[in-house]
Amino acid sequence: MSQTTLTLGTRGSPLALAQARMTAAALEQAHGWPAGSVALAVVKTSGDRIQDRPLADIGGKALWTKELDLALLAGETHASVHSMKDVESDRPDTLRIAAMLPRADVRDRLIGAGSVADLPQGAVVGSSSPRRAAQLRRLRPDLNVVPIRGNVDTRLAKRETGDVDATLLAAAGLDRLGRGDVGNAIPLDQMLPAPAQAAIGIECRSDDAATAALLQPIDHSDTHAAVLAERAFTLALGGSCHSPVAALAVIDAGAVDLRVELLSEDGAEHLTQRARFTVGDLDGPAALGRHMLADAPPSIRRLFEGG
Ligand SMILES: NCc1[nH]cc(CCC(=O)O)c1CC(=O)O
Repeated sequence: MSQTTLTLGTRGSPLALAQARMTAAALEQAHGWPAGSVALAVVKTSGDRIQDRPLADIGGKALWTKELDLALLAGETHASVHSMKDVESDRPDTLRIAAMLPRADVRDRLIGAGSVADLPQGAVVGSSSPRRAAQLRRLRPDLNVVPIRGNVDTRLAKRETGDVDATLLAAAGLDRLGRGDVGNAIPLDQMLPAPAQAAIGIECRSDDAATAALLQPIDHSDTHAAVLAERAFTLALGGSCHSPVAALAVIDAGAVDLRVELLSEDGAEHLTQRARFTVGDLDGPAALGRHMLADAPPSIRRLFEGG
């Protein structure tokens, strides 16, 4: 047995484990450590335990991180591996995202039809994401979007057994699970992703400079800068996971190209903006968020209040 150099906390879902293994392999490779030097500690989160209610109703994104944070702060792990999409924008000062892996395919995939336009009239689409539901309703007001929970395999099974006609999943998750064959990518001009979709973040204690230094070599700076811009925009909105918001930043010619969308629940109202910012400027994206919200119709603004 090789000696453990670092212990990474992870959730136990197949996707979380795949992402934690990718992170471990990236660290071993970057440092020339023997395979197995980076250990995984599986931590069960409230989000994993509670499967019968929509996440937005029972406490939101903190349910995916709380137990991982406690293990990290207690010194049981050196770092936690997260899907950045599931990490609230407002993190405790005691923790910091020290690295992000290169971002994967940011798009959503539709499973059950070749395209959104191809879905039959009145089709039942399973999604508990307020963003995906609102975006679908905007494109196709006839669709019946119903809640669906569970991990990727559970959701695919619910479609196969006919509980729903179609469902949506992030391309990144499907690809990382070796299910790149499943579904059809929805073009970005039809469906902009959730803020931080397809990005994996590795978080350590703010006071643990030694671990931060070990994580630094696997940090992908373009992904990190893009996701920070998306999160600055989202944080300024003050929303929650009830809030239909999409954001995608791309580093282009040395600048951040940020596209964003806010929607009403029924998709009847939607606001989009596209703006360029200097890399590392988080005040610009935040100001964009505040201004959009100030000008938004009440059907959108109320979804971001008290989040
Ligand atoms: N909310 C669950 C979740 N968190 C991250 C991913 C996919 C991978 C990613 O976006 O990084 C998924 C599943 C999905 O939305 O299809």
